[in-house]
Formats: sequence, structure tokens, C-alpha cells
Amino acid sequence: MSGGLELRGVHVTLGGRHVLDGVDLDLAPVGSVAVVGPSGSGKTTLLAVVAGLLAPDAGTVLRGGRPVDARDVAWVMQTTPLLGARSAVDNVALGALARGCTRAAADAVARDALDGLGLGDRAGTRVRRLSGGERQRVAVARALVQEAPVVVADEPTASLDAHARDRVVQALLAVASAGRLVLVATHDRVVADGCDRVVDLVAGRPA
Ligand SMILES: Nc1ncnc2c1ncn2[C@@H]1O[C@H](COP(=O)(O)OP(=O)(O)OP(=O)(O)O)[C@@H](O)[C@H]1O
Repeated sequence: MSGGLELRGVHVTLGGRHVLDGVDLDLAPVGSVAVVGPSGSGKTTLLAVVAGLLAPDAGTVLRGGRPVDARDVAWVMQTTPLLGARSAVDNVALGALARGCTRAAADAVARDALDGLGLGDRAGTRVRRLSGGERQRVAVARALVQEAPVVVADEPTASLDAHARDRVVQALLAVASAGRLVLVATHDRVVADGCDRVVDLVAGRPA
């Protein structure tokens, strides 16, 4: 599929268990895809493989017919590291600096992204002083400002109240509408219902 992601025979074994058991999946280049499934079904592992954070034991992930380039994937995982001693806006700006923005431009897009996620008033606060849900949104914002063609988000709404959750969903869907592929693992029905497509993972394979 031109520009899309193709997973072919992806196997991952962790601790002697087949966590991903030969995943074959075609994803369109643009749109939002929710990965759902029971706890332990391999959602995080699948996203880690797509993001290039985990090499599969077998199989390939192609984008536009070539092995996916990790630089084309912005990710926010549950353990995304943030710089606790730096402000929220500094942390988010790193995502824009990484794609070559000037400092001023990076700060501007970072502030916009934080605003969009309801954190405009926390932009100058050091991350270590933020709540878990606020940190989670800082991590989402940093992934979004990278403007990578693929965005991978693992449970991006897990610690959020309904209002903050809606902001995150809107931001992710806006990115998909703007022409990127958003792949989100979630237990949240509201998130899955908002996506263009739902992939149900059962025992390490799409159902
Ligand atoms: N480093 C590891 N070593 C051994 N087993 C692991 C490791 N990481 C994950 N697993 C196992 O792989 C399985 C799939 O984990 P994964 O985190 O991908 O599932 P998940 O669908 O994202 O679950 P959840 O919805 O609870 O986040 C689980 O049984 C987990 O215990």
C-alpha cells in the first residue's frame, strides 16, 4: 500500500511467550486507527514495534514498501521520559527542535500544542511539578509537534478526566485529518469510537 504501513508476519516473544503471533496488518497512510483488546493482548508491544522501539523476532514493518524509518514515527508511550527540571513548553519544544525549527518557532508551536490540550496555563511550569495527567498531555504534545507522518500513542488518555480526554482525542483526530496516520492503543471506548478504524487484538493477533 503506497505510503501506508504494512506489518508482515510480525512475531515477538517476551519471557518465553508469543506476545505477537504473526501479525499481518495493512494500515492506510492517513487516518486514525485504534488498537483495542484485553490487557496483555499485545497492544503496547505492537506499538513499540511500529515505533522502532522493539525489534520483532520475525517479520517486518514497511512504510510505502520500505522498512519503516524510525524518524518517520513520533511516539508517546506510557513510560515516555520527560525532563522533570525543565518547563512543559521546553519539553514540548524539543519535538519541534528535532525537526529543525528555530527556538522561537519551536516555542510557539509548543505553546499552541499545550493550549490545544488545555495546558496553556501550565506551559512555564517545571514538569516535575505537574500531575500525572498533565505530564501525559505534555508527552502527547511533544509527539504531535514533531509532525511525523506516523504518530503512535499508547493509552494517551489513561490518567485523564473526561474533559482532558476529549482534548487529547480532538488533537489526535486533528492530526489524522491533516493527513497523518495516528495509531492509538486504548481501553477507552470513547477514543476507539472516535477513530476511523478499530483493530481488535486478541492473543497477539488482529481478530
Ligand atoms: N519485557 C517483558 N518481558 C516479559 N513479558 C513481557 C514483557 N513486556 C511485556 N510482556 C508481556 O507481554 C504481554 C503483552 O504485553 P503488552 O504490554 O503488549 O499488552 P497490552 O495489550 O498493551 O496490555 P495492557 O492493555 O494491559 O497495557 C503481557 O502478557 C506482558 O506480561
